[in-house]
Amino acid sequence: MIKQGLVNVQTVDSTIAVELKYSTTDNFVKKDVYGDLENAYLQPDIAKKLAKASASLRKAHPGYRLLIYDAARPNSVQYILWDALDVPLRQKPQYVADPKIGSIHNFGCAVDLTVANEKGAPLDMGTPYDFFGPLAYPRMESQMLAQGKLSRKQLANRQILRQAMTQAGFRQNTTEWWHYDGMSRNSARAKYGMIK
Ligand SMILES: C[C@@H](N)C(=O)N[C@H](C)C(=O)O
Ligand SMILES: [Zn+2]
Repeated sequence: MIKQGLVNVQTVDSTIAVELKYSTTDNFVKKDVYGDLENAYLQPDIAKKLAKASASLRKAHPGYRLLIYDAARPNSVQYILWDALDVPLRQKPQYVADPKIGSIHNFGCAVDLTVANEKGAPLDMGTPYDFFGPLAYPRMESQMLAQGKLSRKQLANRQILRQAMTQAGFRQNTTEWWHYDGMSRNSARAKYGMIK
């Protein structure tokens, strides 16, 4: 990653916590698909943007910090995630980007993350990471709230993350509360090479 120009996010902002889920068996594939990739890498401009989000979060909520679940992801792993996702083919791109096109993660320009409290515990966002269904959709939050499936507290927790991230210039995904893009796929492709 370093050879391709990416930076270890924690060298840019040491207050950001990292727990790469795909480097553990606690993920939807139930396998460590990252091997010795244990650090969160991003393109330098995206890492800088994330440090801005981190500062804004800590100013608004002293004691809270960002907790990264995934950052730069090799395209070879994108194929593994795509194949492992157990939903009908036409629904797959809502949850895992088509590896033939490439995920924004594959260019080091997207990040999956949450907010951790003073004790380092993740806030309750209403679903776990990589919960693939409407309860995790930012675009369905008002309905989920009205139906009593999402609590006001869970929604407020998502908004804490969203406020920090969007203020720093990240774009929220419509089907995953944890996924944020630092730039569009076309811009990422034009500016950076794909991480194979
Ligand atoms: C698989 C999930 N964590 C994720 O990042 N999904 C988006 C859509 C992606 O693969 O780019
Ligand atoms: Zn993601």
